[in-house]
Amino acid sequence: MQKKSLIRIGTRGSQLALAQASEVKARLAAAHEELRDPDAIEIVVISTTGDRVQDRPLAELGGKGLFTKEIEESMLDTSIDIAVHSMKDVPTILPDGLVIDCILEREDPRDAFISTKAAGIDDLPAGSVVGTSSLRRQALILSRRPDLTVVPFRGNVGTRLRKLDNGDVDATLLAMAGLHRLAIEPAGMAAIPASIMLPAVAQGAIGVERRAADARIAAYLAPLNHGESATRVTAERAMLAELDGSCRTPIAALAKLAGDRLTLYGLIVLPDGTQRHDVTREGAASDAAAIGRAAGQALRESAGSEFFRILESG
Ligand SMILES: NCc1[nH]cc(CCC(=O)O)c1CC(=O)O
Repeated sequence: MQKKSLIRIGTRGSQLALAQASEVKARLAAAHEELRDPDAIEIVVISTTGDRVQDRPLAELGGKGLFTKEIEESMLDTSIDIAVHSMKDVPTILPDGLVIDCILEREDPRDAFISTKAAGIDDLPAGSVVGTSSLRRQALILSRRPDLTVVPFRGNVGTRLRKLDNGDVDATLLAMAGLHRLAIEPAGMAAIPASIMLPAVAQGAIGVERRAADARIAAYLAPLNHGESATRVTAERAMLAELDGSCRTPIAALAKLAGDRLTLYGLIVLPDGTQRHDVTREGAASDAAAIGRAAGQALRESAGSEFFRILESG
């Protein structure tokens, strides 16, 4: 008879999601003797709306939590115990009864520029074509290089790199963290400095979600939480929450920590790159959430209602 596992991890089936779930499994086993038994932790693959819709840009689907809804339902009905997420894909408001209080040490938050034709965005020949379906990446590319053409680009990492090889586009952008976790280093890859392309909120951070009332699971997860990464993600997500009314907004944020001082850089930009607002806020790390909210409010004010009207009509 098969032994019942102690922890069931729910995850999407993409290679990146599976790599992240395996990482959490390995860290749990390293932290707890009883989880080293090969049957102690089970990985359960769950298909989400975001995985099933491959033919349209995600922003067009409009909804939040396209990669999380089905997984969260499985946690609430107790068919799984925890869910491993890229925090970048997790909506700021979680369903009642679920919490994320475990953030692993963050990977490189930056975007990768991938092209064999140029070393970076600034070096691309005029009129070059860049493939990305991220509104944020599109907007930031166009705000810096209005002469470039951005075309939608979906599919998993392998598919995108193949399209790049085929010459469908001159360059593409992906998260450094995803490439690292998959141990892929494409030819012509270079990290884009955050000063040129500010990352998405929480990019590079993995979070583990659980039932709020499940003290057994909370105790297992506690040693996996990385305090500094959690503080940075808290500030960035508080900024996002303040702006969330408009989920199609290209938003970017990155918090940095120096000792107990936190600096948060944030921006919002129109999808065509023609209008952009930046903010920097600094304060005590213990005020991470308040710093994030203040940054969000400042962006809301500097952008003004006209910015959001253009966005909504866009
Ligand atoms: N939206 C898909 C997604 N969600 C998280 C990552 C990368 C890993 C991370 O940010 O932690 C990616 C792929 C990408 O943007 O290249």
